[in-house]
Order: sequence, then structure tokens, then C-alpha cells
Amino acid sequence: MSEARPGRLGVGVIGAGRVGAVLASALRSVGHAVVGATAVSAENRDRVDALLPGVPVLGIEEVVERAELVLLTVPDDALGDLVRGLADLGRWQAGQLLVHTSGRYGTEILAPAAERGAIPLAIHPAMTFTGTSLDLARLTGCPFAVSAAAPVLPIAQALVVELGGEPVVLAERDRPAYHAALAHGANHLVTLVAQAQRTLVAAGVQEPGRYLGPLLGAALDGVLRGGEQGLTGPVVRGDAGTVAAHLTALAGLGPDLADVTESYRHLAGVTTRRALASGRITEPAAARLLDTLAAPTAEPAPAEPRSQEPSRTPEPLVVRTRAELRAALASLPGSRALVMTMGALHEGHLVNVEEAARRADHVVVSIYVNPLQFGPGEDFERYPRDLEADVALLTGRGVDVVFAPEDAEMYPADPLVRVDPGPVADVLEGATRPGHFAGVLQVVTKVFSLVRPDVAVFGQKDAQQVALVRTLARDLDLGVEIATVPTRREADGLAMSSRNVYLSAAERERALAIPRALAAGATAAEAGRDAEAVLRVTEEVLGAADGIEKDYLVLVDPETFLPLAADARGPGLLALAARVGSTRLIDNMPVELDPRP
Ligand SMILES: Nc1ncnc2c1ncn2[C@@H]1O[C@H](COP(=O)(O)OP(=O)(O)OP(=O)(O)O)[C@@H](O)[C@H]1O
Ligand SMILES: CC(C)(CO)[C@@H](O)C(=O)[O-]
Ligand code: BAL
Repeated sequence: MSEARPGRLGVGVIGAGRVGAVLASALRSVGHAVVGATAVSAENRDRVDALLPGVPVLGIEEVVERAELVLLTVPDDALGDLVRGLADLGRWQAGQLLVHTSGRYGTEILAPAAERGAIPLAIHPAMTFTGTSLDLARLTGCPFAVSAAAPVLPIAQALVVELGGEPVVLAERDRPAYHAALAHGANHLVTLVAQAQRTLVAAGVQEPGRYLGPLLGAALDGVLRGGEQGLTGPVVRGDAGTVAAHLTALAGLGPDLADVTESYRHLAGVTTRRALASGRITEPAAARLLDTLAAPTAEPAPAEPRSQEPSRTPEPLVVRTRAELRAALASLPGSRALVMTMGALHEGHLVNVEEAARRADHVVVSIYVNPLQFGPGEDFERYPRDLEADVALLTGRGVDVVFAPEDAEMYPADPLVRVDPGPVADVLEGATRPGHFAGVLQVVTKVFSLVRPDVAVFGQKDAQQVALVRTLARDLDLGVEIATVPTRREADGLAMSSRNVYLSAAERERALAIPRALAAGATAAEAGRDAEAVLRVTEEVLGAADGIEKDYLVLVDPETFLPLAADARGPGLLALAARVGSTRLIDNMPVELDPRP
């Protein structure tokens, strides 16, 4: 075992999954040393790189040998065998702290290690984890169920406090029920809400979240404050007729939604019995409801044809000329949101479209590969173009109009009056791509004039671009609100981009060093490191990667895009551009710098 200064422990992680890597990162940020982690899958190895940069990935026995505190963050079902197996091999050490984070078990499962003198502790955070640095902030104030023998209970409590959480002592025997309650609430809520979403979609509602978000938020708030007394709806009104109509309507939606009927019957039955027990409905009313719920469902009446004009057009109208655009806009009363794109649409664009649909009555998407923003030798000619696929992707997303002009329509003549984007356009992307932002702001100004949106949505992935567009709208009084959406990433962290299609499989793998480096920088910032250290950590991770040619990697002020001083506080932006093969990718990560004095 390594020598530890008092209060500073050598922490080993067995199972650097979502929970293990995050908790170890939190322990590291308060001064403990993480001496090793096991990570069998590529995903877990990436997570170690991102959340625990510099920590060696080792075998289980080596981690146990090096650590004074072993975090056992493996699946519940694997825990017992793992502890017993290592005990049989004589690996546990006297005085070693052994901490598992299973909700279901107390410390009994660690008994084979305790017999060898290890100190068993059980701590369970009542939180779901994404396995990224986002979770670190969520640990603050998070209740942790703590179980341990009385003499060592303070150790477990102190550990939770160090993690930022609130220890709540839970008896060993109460843990399975505690865990069942959390799983029932959090996991089955997902099933229930997803059923409501699917049913709304089947009923022709295009954006179920707009209805369910506020309603379910109010219901959750009500039950957490006042328990079941806040219950509303047909059951608590004793309205068996409405319940019968619901069952008939659900049956009419077909076999794909049979599970919804099953849940509805069951939960309405439970709700009826609870309402009866608390005196909110009478016995005859409860009997009528329970009879209705038990009866076979009546045949649904033949469906009436749905209105021809749903509130959101399923397929967008594609217009190619200014005149067609003007006519299309004239038929759209109410507010208007614009999403500007260069096509080759992906889910990252759709996040912009969703935000646009939330903010206005109608949505216009422009698709245009603007020659003015490409320099000589850039990829203007080979930029992917597929209007048909783009329109298919936008169908059913609440997009009313797609404006896809030809070059001659957008620029009938070479423009003589040009937009000057100012100093932010000279650095970073602007330094590598001279004239790029002048070209972007030229086309943005033109499309704003043609579409006259109330709000335009841009992605944070092109951070410098959206900052410049915001300044354009402000300085020229364009009367357009500029909204930004966070960067949408693939499951492995790579920022979505139309240019990702240029990457070969091997290049795509190498490109993952980009999000890994940014995540390492963000983790360092969250751990309170200063600007210089945050940038250094990011550079180290990127520098260690093969096959990536850095264009720039900077930590800048998110408004001026100028480098931050080493002791800067407040918002910063880690921004980078790099070539992987012949493809140039950009990405960035907002950070909050709060260096401790
Ligand atoms: N991953 C993403 N998440 C959120 N928004 C995005 C994402 N990718 C692009 N956008 C936004 O969509 C809009 C149109 O971008 P564009 O058509 O250039 O797509 P792109 O995928 O960024 O392509 P490129 O490869 O040219 O960078 C911009 O506002 C951009 O910031
Ligand atoms: C805003 C934009 C559509 C202007 O051509 C382009 O720069 C882009 O796709 O980000
Ligand atoms: N996504 C920004 C547009 C460009 O790269 O040209």
C-alpha cells in the first residue's frame, strides 16, 4: 500500500463506469490521489482519460494492492463474487477502506473482505449519472444513503461530505426497500411519461413535450409538496364515464399502444383504491370505477378524419426563389423562427429546429452553401449536398418552409456593399479562414432581410459565428433575437458536424481525442484549476493523441475571443480546430473559471 499523508488517501476504482469515474474525480478534486482504475471497455477507458486524466488503467488485483480506499463501482450482481474472489486470493488488506455504491446492498456483501480486516462502507447517491463532468455539480447537496458499522459510520459520512453530498444513515435491512422506491419513482416515471408521449403522437399531437413538460412539472411539484392530496382528474372526481371513454380511445389506437391500456387500467385501479382509502371518493363511486376498469373495452367508434390543418405542418414547403418565399411567408400568421444551415443535415441541426419550434409559431429553415464564406482551396465544391434527404429529415419536425435558393437567386450580382464583421472576425477561425466571417455575416444579413424572423437559432458548436451574428443583430439594429443551442454530440463525444462524413473509420476514432481533450480541460476547470492549468491539461490530452494536427487550441474570453490571463475568473471558452487527415474539425467547450485564492 502506498504511504499516505493523513487525510489524503490513495483511491483505487474497480469499475470506472459512470458512477465510479465521477466519484473518483470528485475525490481527486478534494485532494485525494487516484492511484489506479480498472476499465475493461473502450467506453470506460475513454471515461478514465476524460475524468481521471493521468490515472493508470490497471488490473483488479493491482488496484487493490495500491489503494487505501477501494471504490467498488461494479454492477450489483457482480459485487458479491468479486469481493469473495479477492478474499479467497488473500488480496484485501487490514485497515483498507472498502466502499461500494450499490443501492440494494448494505455492508454484509463485503463480509469476506471485512473478515480480512478491511473496513466495509456502503454509500449510495440518490442520483442518475451521465458519466461525464456534468455529474460533478449534481453531487453537491445530493443525499447519499450510508450504511456502516457504528464505529466506522463517521468515516462513511465524512467521505460523502467530501464528495459534496449529504449523508443520510440507512439501516442495512432498509436498503432494498429504499432502493426499490427510488427505482420505482425514477425509472418507472420514464416508462409512464414515454407512454403519454407515444399516445399524444398517435393522437396527432406533434410536440408532446410542450404539453407534458409544464403539466407534469406541476404534478411533480404538487405531489412532492402535498402528497396525494393534490390528485386531480377523472378518478378523484368519480367520473367512470370518462375513464370508460379513455379505455375505448386507447384500444382504438391499435396494438402498438396495448401497453398503455394495460398501465392505464392498473394505475387507475391503484389510484381509485388510494382515493377511497383517503376518503376522497365514496365506496359506490370507487365500485363504479373499478367495474369500468375490469370490463372489456367497448368497440371504438370509427375514427373521424383528422383535421387537414394540424397546428404544425408535417412536410415543409420547399421554396427556391425570393418570390416563392414571400408567398409562403404571407400565408404564415404569427411569430417566425429561422434556422440557417448549409444542408447535409444531422441531429445537431435538429436541436436548432426544436428550439426554433419552441420559440415561435412557425419555423423557416434555410439551406444554402454560401460561396462567400469559403476561401480558395477550401471544401466548397465537395461540401455534401442532398436536398431531398434534408427535407425528409425535417419532415414532421414542425418546419413550415425550407428556403433553398440557387447561387443566382441569392447573389443576382456580386454584392458591392459588404458587411464588415469587426475585430472578432480576425482571430481563430477568422485567422485561418480570412474573409470567412465577412462571407457568413453577408449571407446572414441577406437571409434575415428575406425571412424577417423574430428569432434566429444558431449552434454553440460554431461559437465564434454565433457571437458575431449576435453583434451583427445588435450593432445594425436588425430586430432579431439570437438564440443559441448547446453542441449536440455523438454518444462517444464527437461533436456532430456535416464534415464528419469526410472521416474514414480510423480518422473518426482519432478525432475522439478532440472531445476527450476538451472534457479534460472542463474537468480541470470544475476542479478549480486556473486558466493556465486548464489549457495545459487540454493541450496534454490533445498532444498525446496520434494523427491530429492542431490548428489552434486556446482558452479565450467568450465575447472577445482573446486569450484569458492565467488568473482570469468567470466564463471562458476552450476552443480548438484541428485537422484529422484532410478534414478540418472545430469544437469548443464553455468553462467557468473560479481559481481559488
Ligand atoms: N453538433 C451541433 N450541435 C448544435 N448545433 C449545430 C451542430 N452542428 C451544427 N450546428 C449548427 O447548425 C447551424 C448550421 O451549421 P452547418 O450547416 O454549418 O452545420 P455543421 O454540421 O456545423 O457543418 P460544418 O461541417 O460545415 O461545420 C449552425 O448554427 C451550427 O452551429
Ligand atoms: C450560418 C451559415 C448557414 C451561413 O452560411 C453557416 O455559416 C453555417 O452553417 O453555420
Ligand atoms: N459551420 C460553419 C460554416 C462553415 O464552416 O463554413
